[in-house]
Amino acid sequence: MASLKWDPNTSGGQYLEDLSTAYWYSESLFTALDMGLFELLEKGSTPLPRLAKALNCNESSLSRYLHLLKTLDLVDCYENSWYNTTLSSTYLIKGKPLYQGNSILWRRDIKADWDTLKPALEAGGRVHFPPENISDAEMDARREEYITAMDNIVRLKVPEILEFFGNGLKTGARILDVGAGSGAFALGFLEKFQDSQATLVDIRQVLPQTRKLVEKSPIDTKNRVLFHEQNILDPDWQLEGHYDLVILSNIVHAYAEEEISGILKTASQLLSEDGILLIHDFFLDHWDIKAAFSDINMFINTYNGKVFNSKWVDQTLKNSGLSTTGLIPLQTDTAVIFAARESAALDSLTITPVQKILQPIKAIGFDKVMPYDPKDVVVAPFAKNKCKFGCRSWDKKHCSTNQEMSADETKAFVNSFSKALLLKSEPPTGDFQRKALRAETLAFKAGYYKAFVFWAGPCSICPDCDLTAPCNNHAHSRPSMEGSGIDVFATVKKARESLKTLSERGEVIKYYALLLLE
Ligand SMILES: C[S@@+](CC[C@H](N)C(=O)[O-])C[C@H]1O[C@@H](n2cnc3c(N)ncnc32)[C@H](O)[C@@H]1O
Repeated sequence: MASLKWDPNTSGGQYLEDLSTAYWYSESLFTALDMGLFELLEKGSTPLPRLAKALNCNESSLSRYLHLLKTLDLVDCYENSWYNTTLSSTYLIKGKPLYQGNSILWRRDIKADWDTLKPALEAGGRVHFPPENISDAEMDARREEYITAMDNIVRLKVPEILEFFGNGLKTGARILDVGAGSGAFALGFLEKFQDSQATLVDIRQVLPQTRKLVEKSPIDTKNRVLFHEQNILDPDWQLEGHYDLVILSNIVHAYAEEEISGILKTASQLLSEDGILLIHDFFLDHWDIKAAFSDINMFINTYNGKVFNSKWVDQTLKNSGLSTTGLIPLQTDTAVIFAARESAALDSLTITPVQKILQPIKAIGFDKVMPYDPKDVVVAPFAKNKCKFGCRSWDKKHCSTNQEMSADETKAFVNSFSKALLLKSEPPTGDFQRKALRAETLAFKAGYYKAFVFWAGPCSICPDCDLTAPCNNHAHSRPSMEGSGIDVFATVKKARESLKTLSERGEVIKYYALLLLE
């Protein structure tokens, strides 16, 4: 599948075609799930005629559809028998721990809301509401679908988030899960920290569903879970004592600034002296396309929900007297921010220095900041020669830094680092290089004392550089990747980035820098 984030070095027309047919992807998935195809294949690989009979489908039509699903990696075929791929077997079979079916079909069910985007934009808010005559039973069923959809998603996130608690929680820790939904978030902690206990807060209409799901859970929750009915928009949540961990997962996007400031303030008051507030959510400055979609999803579907920039959330937490970690990206479309009354409490979390600097470096103004293994850097003999024989700047002052390391020295130097970040941005060259230097300084201050950046292009950091005079700013000059012998095309390809040779003036130029860390 072509990427749904446009790469300016690829065809714009193809990108638009892919955008307009994006719903073909979802429809194909919805239909297979609805038909129970994956459940059927999970019983064993099945020849087409048997499959067509079981699904009540025309054999040749089904064969074409299966071919499509094969291209989507959802099924596979061997000797005319069809079977589930590992992907489908892991995520699309009811009862499996990572089952995503409820979440996927919930997405299908909110399609009708998306049809109201234009009228909502004209009205300045939501225009699609449940019918007035909807019965309580139907509303309950709908809430259950929603809560189980949230449950599917949060189960994917919890294992990664638990890793931040590698040093454990204190004995007998009290956990408060605010807007708990299915309770899956808190249950993940109860499973890992056997002597902890949790209070699950939600509204009156949802709490019975929460209780039902928690009671079904295989985790030992006996005497460890309290259910607390509370509207968290009230300033007092009627809770006794303080909590060692307060969780707000997918709550910050549920309301606008005023309500969220109030919720964060109340949550912060419930923290114990060394307690930790965990915010898990979408942020506009993490996984930007999905965050922007989620923002519009909130706009269409809620009274005033919205997705925030992490900076706003961070500042609001600080306004409540808390110290924060800033945004820590997850490997998927959401991120976390941790906060505490005392900054020392945050030291108990297992956050790697790289995780801490990813967002601050991106905030310098890079489009992308990608962890990169220095062993993947490709040094090739052609690169230096391409500079030497193909560029007017080779023997000029602003490329002199490139001559200070031979290709072999570059290779040995890069290999002496165990970590790196690939930074992506665009011209002007001087701006890009100044940003690269700021990234290097930020990494240095974060403790990476050997931090070193290779940038792109001839040195352009001094806007008024006299090319005929000796350099008086050598401290700020760095070699370029290409001028040091690095094959930039091959190197970025290993991070699934693409570069192509430009054929016309005005084509978009991409710049990459390599920030080595140790
Ligand atoms: C998007 S779900 C998140 C559920 C869960 N925390 C998760 O991450 O899966 C939002 C939850 O907040 C609850 N909620 C929304 N507004 C609330 C309010 N004013 N008071 C209490 N709970 C609320 C909803 O009922 C729902 O269970």
